Amino acid sequence: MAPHWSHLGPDHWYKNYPIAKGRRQSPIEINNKDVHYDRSLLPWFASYDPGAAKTILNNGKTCRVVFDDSFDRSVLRGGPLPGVYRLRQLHFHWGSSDDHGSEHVVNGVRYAGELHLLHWNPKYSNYLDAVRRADGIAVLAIFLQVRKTPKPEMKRILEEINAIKTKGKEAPFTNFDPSILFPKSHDYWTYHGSFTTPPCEECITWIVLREPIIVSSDQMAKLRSLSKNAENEPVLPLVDNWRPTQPRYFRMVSASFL
Ligand SMILES: COc1ccc(C[C@H]2SC(=S)NC2=O)c(OC)c1
Ligand SMILES: [Zn+2]
Repeated sequence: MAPHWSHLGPDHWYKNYPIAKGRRQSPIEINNKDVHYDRSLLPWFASYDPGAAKTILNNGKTCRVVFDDSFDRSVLRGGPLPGVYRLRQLHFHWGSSDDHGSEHVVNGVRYAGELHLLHWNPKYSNYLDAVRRADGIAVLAIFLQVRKTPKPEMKRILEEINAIKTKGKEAPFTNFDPSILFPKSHDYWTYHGSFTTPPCEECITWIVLREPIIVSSDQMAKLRSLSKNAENEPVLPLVDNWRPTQPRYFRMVSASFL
């Protein structure tokens, strides 16, 4: 059963999730004029165990890879984070064409897509407790930029798409270290925000990488070949699963680079 909010657009979410109109919502526009360079920001580090990868699934909203997060097996640390955060899952946001699809927008630039690697703070007893805490979740966000050259490291994920075409489909997905997807530069912006879908909890320390990863138009088309409907239901293409940018209000966006 699709989440009951899924048929209503983002402007309606606040009716069931008042926090959707909160002061710390995501995504936001990142504009140089509002960004503050913070030279005290540390570099971030991901130490992921390829053996932690478990399955890939289509939940009708995105393509998600889930990882074993029963101990500090694959972790993100450093940057703005107070300690290690456990990798729980990664997923994507994309558009109906290459000229849009990312959630964050940088100096007016929309990218074709955005990869989210979602981690939770193990100082809390479990993930669901962490989503209720301001420092509970850390998301590493990486833009997908379309150029002529495909990103070979995306092949593994895109090869599985045929096995998870419709909502609810899941396939084993093992021996995968997501850090092979990272761009060269670790430069990032960071700010406090929220989940970009209901329940829109304001529990996320965002780490948004400045350097996009380059994918091909065919690779984006592969993501767009996913369906949001279940098998033997009318075909509904899974596209435009991004939330529009939200007001920044009085939040500081810090940059790790000048
Ligand atoms: C409370 O549980 C949730 C709620 C929403 C999402 C998905 C959202 S959050 C994000 S960032 N991007 C997305 O698409 C979850 O993803 C793990 C988990
Ligand atoms: Zn996301």
